[in-house]
Amino acid sequence: MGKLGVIIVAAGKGSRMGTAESKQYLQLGKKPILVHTLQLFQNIHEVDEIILVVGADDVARCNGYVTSYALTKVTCVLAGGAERQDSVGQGLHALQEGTQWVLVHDGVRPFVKKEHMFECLKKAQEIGAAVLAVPVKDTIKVVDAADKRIQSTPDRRSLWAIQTPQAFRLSLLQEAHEKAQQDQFMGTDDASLVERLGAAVHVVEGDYYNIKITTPEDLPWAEWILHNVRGEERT
Ligand SMILES: Nc1ccn([C@@H]2O[C@H](COP(=O)(O)OP(=O)(O)OP(=O)(O)O)[C@@H](O)[C@H]2O)c(=O)n1
Ligand SMILES: C[C@](O)(CO)[C@H](O)COP(=O)(O)O
Repeated sequence: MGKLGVIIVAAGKGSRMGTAESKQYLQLGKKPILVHTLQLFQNIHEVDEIILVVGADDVARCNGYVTSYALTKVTCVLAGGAERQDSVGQGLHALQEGTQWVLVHDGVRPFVKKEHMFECLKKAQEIGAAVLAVPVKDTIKVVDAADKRIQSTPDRRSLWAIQTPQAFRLSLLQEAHEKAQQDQFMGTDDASLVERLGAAVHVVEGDYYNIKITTPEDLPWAEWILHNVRGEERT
């Protein structure tokens, strides 16, 4: 199958969370959010290495996590860039030779299920690229940013909320990042860069517990998921 690398991006500032400490370092149960995420991938046999991308000022702290939590698959902790896409780009350069498949995952999504991750990887191995996603539950409107007038109501049956992991043949994701850089295109996820190449990307249905911890109201919800779905003890 070729080697499987994982890039965990955690170099964001968490401005929407509004805490002094970046959200990936906030405590969830007994451990920082980022450690929960890293342990998920550490414990997957098929993962050959994990590249951890963090803020320049947090490299030492994260090397500390690698030691204290015995995260032996983390081969590299490096500084990310200004945007998420830049951070993924840094991670791509650090993957070891012989890596054929890559999973890109947000450091602040600590609840992805192993079986969903595997389904996503399997689909990528069939067609080149796949992402976890869930059907949207709300009615979504396209709204004019200036006057707030509704412009259209897309058919909900075709709308999916996109998550991570996003799984790719490494050469495809590298090509997509190179092209985006040439065109100065900035996307909010990696799939959008691959879509620009005209390559197929499929969604794989995951679950609604795979939240991205983004704003303050996500924190109690994350604690609830941890204790009621993932079954970890409260500190
Ligand atoms: N320059 C950046 C920006 C984001 N991320 C990471 O990408 C993931 C998803 O991003 P998001 O939730 O938007 O995180 P932040 O950018 O930290 O949040 P905000 O937009 O509220 O500032 C997070 O794990 C975040 O750390 C990153 O590695 N490098
Ligand atoms: C990649 C992502 O998690 C998919 O939902 C998301 O796009 C990341 O980012 P954002 O920074 O909150 O847009």
